[in-house]
This record gives sequence, C-alpha cells and structure tokens, in this order.
Amino acid sequence: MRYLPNGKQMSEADAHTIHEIGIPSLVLMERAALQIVETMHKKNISTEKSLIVCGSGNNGGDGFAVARLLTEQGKHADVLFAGKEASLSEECRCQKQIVENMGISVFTEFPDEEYTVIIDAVFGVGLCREITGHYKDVIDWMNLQDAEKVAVDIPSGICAATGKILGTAFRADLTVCMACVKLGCELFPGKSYAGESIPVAIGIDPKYFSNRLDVCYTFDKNDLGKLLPSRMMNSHKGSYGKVLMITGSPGMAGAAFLSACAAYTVGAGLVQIYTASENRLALQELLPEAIISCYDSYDASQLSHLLDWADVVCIGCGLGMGQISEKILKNVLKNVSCPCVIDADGLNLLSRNIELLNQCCAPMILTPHMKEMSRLTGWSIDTIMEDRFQALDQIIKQSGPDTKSSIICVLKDSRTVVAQTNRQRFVNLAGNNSMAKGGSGDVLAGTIAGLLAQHMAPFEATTVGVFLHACGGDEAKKSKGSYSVLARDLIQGMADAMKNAKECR
Ligand SMILES: NC(=O)C1=CN([C@@H]2O[C@H](COP(=O)(O)OP(=O)(O)OC[C@H]3O[C@@H](n4cnc5c(N)ncnc54)[C@H](O)[C@@H]3O)[C@@H](O)[C@H]2O)[C@@H](O)CC1
Ligand SMILES: Nc1ncnc2c1ncn2[C@@H]1O[C@H](COP(=O)(O)OP(=O)(O)O)[C@@H](O)[C@H]1O
Ligand SMILES: [K+]
Repeated sequence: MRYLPNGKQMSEADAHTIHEIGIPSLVLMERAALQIVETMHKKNISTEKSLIVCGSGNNGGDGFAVARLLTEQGKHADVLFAGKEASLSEECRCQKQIVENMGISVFTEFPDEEYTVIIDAVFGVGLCREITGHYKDVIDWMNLQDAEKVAVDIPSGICAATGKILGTAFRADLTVCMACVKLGCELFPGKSYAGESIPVAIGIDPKYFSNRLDVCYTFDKNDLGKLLPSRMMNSHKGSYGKVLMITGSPGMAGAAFLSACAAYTVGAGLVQIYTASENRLALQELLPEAIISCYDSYDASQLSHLLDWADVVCIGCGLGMGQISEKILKNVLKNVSCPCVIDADGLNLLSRNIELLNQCCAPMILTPHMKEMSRLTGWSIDTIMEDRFQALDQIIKQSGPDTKSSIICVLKDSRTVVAQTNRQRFVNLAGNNSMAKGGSGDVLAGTIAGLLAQHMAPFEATTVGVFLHACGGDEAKKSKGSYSVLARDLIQGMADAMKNAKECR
C-alpha cells in the first residue's frame, strides 16, 4: 500500500520534515538531486549532455543541484533559468549561486544546441495557477526538443491534485517523484504526461500521511496476497458466505452468469441467483454450481425468504428498469440487513429515488460508472470528471451520522476511486483498456459480493475487489492481448492473479 498525496499534502509533509523532524531543507534537496541522477542512470537515460530547465521555487532548486551533480560526474550540463530573480526561494537562490560559482552555463534565452536529455525543474507541487506567458513558451519549447525528457517530482503544468493540465504541460518519459508519486501523475490526463513515475526516498517519511483522512492511497501487485481473505483447513461452504444475486431481467442471463461466476471464483461459499423465469435454463447450463430461484411477477414473501437466507446481496446487473425490478429494489433497500452491492440498473432505478438510500439499515456499496454517476448526482459527466472526489462526496454524504447505513461509492473509470465517509480514498492503478467492454462491470459487482461473503469488512472488500478485478484484467491481457479480452476472461484472470499471489510465491 502506498500514498498518493496532492500538492498541498506534500508541501505539508515537507514542512513537517523540515520544522518538526528537523532535517534541513537543503539536505532534502541534496538527496532529491542525488536520487534524480541515480534514477536517470538506472533507467539508462543518456545524461552526456543535459539541459536542466529551472524555475525559481524549490523544484528549480532540485534542478540546479542536479546540474552540479552531473557536472561533478564529468557530464556536460547546462541550465536554462526560466524563473524570475526576484521570486527565487532561499534554497533555489543558494543552489543557483553554487552552480554559477562552478562556472556552469546558466542561460536565460533558448540555447541553440542539441541535448541528450531535457530535465524539467520549472514547477513542482507549488504550481497553483494556469501557466501563461514566458513560462508557457519555455514549456512548449522543451516539448519540441528532440531529446529524452525527465520531470523532477511532477511534470510542470500538471495539477498535483487532479491530473489536469494547467495551461500547458511538460511531456516526460520519466518522472522522479520525491517521497511519493503525486496523485496528479496517476490521474488522467496527468498520467499521459508523467510517463513512468518512480518514487524515491529523500528523508520525508510517507507514514506522515497515515492519519490524514484527506489523502488517497493505492495498492501494488505484491500487496494482493496479504489482502485476500484467508481459507481455513477446517472449513465448509457455510464458512465462506451466501451471496444472493438479484440479477437478470428476461434475456439478460449473461449479466447474471458473469456476476455469479465472479462471486464463486473469488471464493464465496454459495451463490443463489434470483432472476426472471426465462433465464432459468440458460443459467443452469452456464453455471450449474449456482442455486437458481425465479420470478414471473413481484413476490414480496419469496423475496423476504431470500433476503433472510443471504449474507450478502448484489442487486442490479442486467436487472432491467421495469416495474417488477423497481419493486424488488425498493423492497431490498428497505429490508436488507446485510451488506448490499448495487450496480447497473439497480443504480439507474435508485437515481429516480435517491432518498431511498436514507432508509437503508445496512452497508450499501454503489458501483456506478461515469454515466450512472451522472444520473445519481444530476451532474454532467464533464463536471464529474473535473472533480471526481467532489462527486463521490455528494453520494457518500447520503449516509450521514444519523443514518444506520453507511454508503461506499465506487466510481468506475480507467482510474476507479472508492470513497466512504471518514476513510482515506482508494485509487486503483491496476487494470487496462482490455477491460473497456460490456460485462466488465458485472464481474466487478460479483467480485465485491464474493469478498463480502467471506466476512471482509465492507470498505476492505470493496477496495480489494476493485484491485483484484483490475489484476484479473492485467492477467487476461497477458494471455489474450488488449483487443480480445472478454468479460468472462477477467474471471479467469482473477483466478490466475489469486493463485499467483497466494500459492506461487
Ligand atoms: N525543502 C523542500 O521544501 C523540498 C522541496 N522539494 C522540491 O520543491 C518543490 C516544491 O517547491 P516550491 O514549493 O518552492 O514550489 P515550486 O518550485 O513548484 O514553485 C513555486 C513557485 O512558482 C510560482 N508559481 C506557481 N504557479 C505558477 C504559475 N502558473 N506561473 C508562474 N509562477 C507560478 C509560485 O508563486 C512560487 O514562487 C517540490 O515539487 C520538489 O521538487 C524537494 O527538493 C524536497 C524538499
Ligand atoms: N481503460 C480502462 N482501464 C482500466 N480499467 C477499465 C478501463 N475501461 C474499463 N475498465 C474497468 O472495467 C469496468 C467496466 O465497468 P462498466 O462500465 O460497468 O461495464 P459494464 O456495464 O459493461 O459491465 C470497470 O471496473 C472499469 O474500471
Ligand atoms: K517539474
């Protein structure tokens, strides 16, 4: 697990390290510069002739120090100073003076030379507004140079909190990130500008973020093994929970199959599908391991028995938007007492009656994609994309302190985010574009339900479910390539990822 701070959080960690821990700012800067040079060497970036473009803040200070270290190593390093003399930070002024004392060239006009690498130290996490004027010209010029491109901490122009481009942005092949990769390097479009982001230790301890609720975190592949629920030797199917899948209006047996099969594959003990009668035969063929219960019309007492049976409910995949579906959803929201995943049509029906969430007495896990989120919030997709965290807050705040239900919201995208009130937000970085196909969401809903059934706490089951589903996507892409993965391949991919994580270490 690692943190993905934004600019403000990172500046606070810098200040804490300097003022509370007592490591002098110039010491941190020296370590930053050493790590940048070492990382470039490790990544085989050719530093024979470098141009380091420096601003007047501490990001620029890192840049001047890199110029000095490269020169000490016998390389040719020039500096282009893009900042203003009057705005130099204390540390940057000191580093600039050293570089000038050493006789390193510090240009203020674009040099008419060719370089093997351009190093961007114009702005770091201190960027706070759109880039215009001379700074914009400098960054656009850097992008045009035929050289390898390395960014210090974050590409200049990328908002560290959202990944948005502020005016213009440097396009890096490699970004060397101080202490932690900044959130903006991982959210799109920032991700496309950062290239490979490598975090390096400089003396700022990421544990500083452990008790900050506003910070985001993510998982890496080697975390998976210890995140999965354990399987006991002395166990039986009852040990791993009963999932009720309310899914599949007439003709939508596929969604029922994908979600139910995913729940079984991630380890649930028993899966019962509650679906329209038309789907019975198809589902018995597709998934003989599942119990199938059917409806022709709305039957409150049948539903009540099923809810009593279940340890987890998952409602919505291919449910349809008809009257029977709406009645079932309302009944479930009112009466369910175990964790409940709501996906797809369940969410579309819910968006007509969002106030129903306040009646719930159980943990609710909502898994909207952007369009469904737009229906739930009434916000446009562009507005949600602009600030997905605010959109998530809009939904999770429905579970105020006076309601018994607690809402977890999973906003699905190429960078899925999971949020719950009073929890740090989880940002998923695994997965790939082979998953951008019909049915992937059904697999995710079933995955989360399957983990919940194994007694994982709701927020943990949800974050691990999102991550496992994405790891499944990465495994599937390895075997089938980015075009040809089908949603069902994600299920096999998850099986492979789990097996590798648990049994092949
Ligand atoms: N001692 C420290 O605080 C450390 C800082 N480090 C580096 O310092 C960076 C942060 O340094 P700073 O806080 O000085 O910030 P920056 O170096 O990112 O830049 C801040 C300066 O740019 C100006 N500015 C912001 N947006 C602008 C815009 N759009 N147009 C024109 N000017 C703009 C600000 O007014 C300020 O003067 C980190 O990203 C990291 O690279 C690292 O060396 C680690 C230690
Ligand atoms: N480009 C991508 N990169 C990573 N994950 C993706 C990408 N495209 C889609 N996904 C994932 O695939 C799933 C798609 O879900 P959804 O849109 O609900 O699909 P459907 O409704 O067709 O089942 C989500 O979990 C999403 O995060
Ligand atoms: K930078």
